[in-house]
Amino acid sequence: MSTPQDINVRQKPAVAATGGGTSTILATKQLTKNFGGLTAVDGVDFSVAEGEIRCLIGPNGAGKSTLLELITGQLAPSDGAIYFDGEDLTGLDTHKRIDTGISVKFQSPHVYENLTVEENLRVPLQRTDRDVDRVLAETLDRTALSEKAETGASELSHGEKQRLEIGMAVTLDPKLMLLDEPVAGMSVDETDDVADLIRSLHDDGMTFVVVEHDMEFVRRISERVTVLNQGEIFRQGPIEEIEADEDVRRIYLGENA
Ligand SMILES: Nc1ncnc2c1ncn2[C@@H]1O[C@H](COP(=O)(O)OP(=O)(O)OP(=O)(O)O)[C@@H](O)[C@H]1O
Repeated sequence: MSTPQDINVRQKPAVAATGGGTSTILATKQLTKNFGGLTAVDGVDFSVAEGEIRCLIGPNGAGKSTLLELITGQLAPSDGAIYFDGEDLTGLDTHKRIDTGISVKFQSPHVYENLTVEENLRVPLQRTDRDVDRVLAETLDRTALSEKAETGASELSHGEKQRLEIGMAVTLDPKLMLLDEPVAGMSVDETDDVADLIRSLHDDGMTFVVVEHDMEFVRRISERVTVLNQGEIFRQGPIEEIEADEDVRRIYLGENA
């Protein structure tokens, strides 16, 4: 088992693995999750550079959601380790991981239906000492929900709910945002709005790991893509290389391109 000294995530060799001059903010080392006899994540070394948008693609059951849940701490690994921003997260619970700067948004919206948009955005801010009025105004603007601030969340469209939930995560100013299928079930226009929101947060330096099946959306937001298959990293690289890779097309893209 590796110790934190074995891989300093802010230095080489993790930096070299990303191919850029920037530092690595997230690194998993031989991360493994067994469910009984099934190995859902199998010895995965996954690293993400600070400030990048990484998309995680792969067939159903490849282990994408399990990998996200291991990073957030909702699942405990069977083996391996997770390093984030210079810290070993492996033994920390989900709340402590959020305090280190990780936020997550799962596939279906988890907004409070009985509260307004603004009241929803206030919920995560209760546990911070951030300037609430300023953050609220910025977040409403950024998520294009300013005109809906007083609207009940139950009256929002699916796309607006997804943007609201991303906004709730953004109020905490995370360094890393994990998104599980953020545009599933969305119209083209709603998908465009989420892509714009992610790109604008990325322009401000936020790092993303996005699990997604919608390849058009992946093309719009991602520079580098990781392909998972049967719990292992199958390929990694720039989107153009991944889309041109015959083996990737065979196992996955044939159905999703
Ligand atoms: N709690 C669990 N108990 C048992 N098996 C599980 C559990 N969670 C996931 N699995 C299994 O682990 C494997 C990986 O599942 P996972 O949901 O991570 O895949 P995925 O790549 O996210 O798939 P999809 O694209 O369909 O969401 C699957 O075979 C799944 O059935």
